Amino acid sequence: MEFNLANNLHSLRASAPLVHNITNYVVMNFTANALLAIGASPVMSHAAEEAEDMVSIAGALVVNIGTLSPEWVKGMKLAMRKAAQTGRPIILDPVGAGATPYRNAVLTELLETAAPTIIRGNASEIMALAGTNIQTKGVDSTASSAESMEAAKALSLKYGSVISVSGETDVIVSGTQAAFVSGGVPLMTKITGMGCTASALAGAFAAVSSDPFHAAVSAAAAMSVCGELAYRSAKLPGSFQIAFLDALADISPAHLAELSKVKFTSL
Ligand SMILES: Nc1ncnc2c1ncn2[C@@H]1O[C@H](COP(=O)(O)OP(=O)(O)O)[C@@H](O)[C@H]1O
Ligand SMILES: Cc1ncsc1CCOP(=O)(O)O
Ligand SMILES: [Mg+2]
Repeated sequence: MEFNLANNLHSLRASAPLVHNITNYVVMNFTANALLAIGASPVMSHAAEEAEDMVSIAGALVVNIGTLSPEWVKGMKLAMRKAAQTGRPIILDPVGAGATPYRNAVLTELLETAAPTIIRGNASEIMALAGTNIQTKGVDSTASSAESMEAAKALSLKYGSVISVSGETDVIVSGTQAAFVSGGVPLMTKITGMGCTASALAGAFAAVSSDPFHAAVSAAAAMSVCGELAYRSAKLPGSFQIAFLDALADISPAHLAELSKVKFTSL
């Protein structure tokens, strides 16, 4: 199937999929607003008691381990198992992978529970997940996406997942195919939750697409283009956040496709 970014955004807006997010306290509000702005319908819910019911009415599940605790992990596992059983895409954001042994142990448990459709993280998180000996600086990357290529490929083959690594250039790997998405602005690293937003948008695109590789590329391209558009009017972090949400809401499918910088290759 040919990659068609304009169609992918059009489909997202036409069906406004419900995206079930089990995500961290830091970014809940921003990512819910980003999902609404692009045209999806967010719900943030982490209680184990309703995890299976909630995922059963959603188009995709986004699991983000940013502010973990054992009670939340129970909900994550129940939701992931149910999503896998019912054929719903699962997006895993391994926030802070490689920062502490607890995070690494929880990620191992989650990956044993169900293979994610898409894993979206920064370069150190993806390298840590693949077993590279790397220390993530809390939630921030200490490596570039280019350095994570081998790790991304290994992870993709191991779990059958699409691996989306963010950075100056986003690298998306699915088996032996890869895409490079350039653009965006460095200011995006100075706002908390930009990576989490990339993962949430991957959930929205995956909910309306039969091709998770194209969904991950679409999300990365939407992030980069809207980051650039926001920077035209907002050069400081506070106003940039708002301008970014406005860009997500304002961009037309055709304009997104026109401004995106995506290159496909085989590995
Ligand atoms: N140096 C950069 N230049 C342009 N865009 C960037 C840069 N670094 C990150 N981005 C963009 O910012 C978003 C968040 O990426 P990143 O900071 O790697 O994630 P995280 O917040 O999970 O660490 C992505 O859309 C990515 O493309
Ligand atoms: C700062 C912080 N601490 C725990 S989760 C979180 C948010 C991380 O968001 P992102 O990975 O999108 O920068
Ligand atoms: Mg992150």
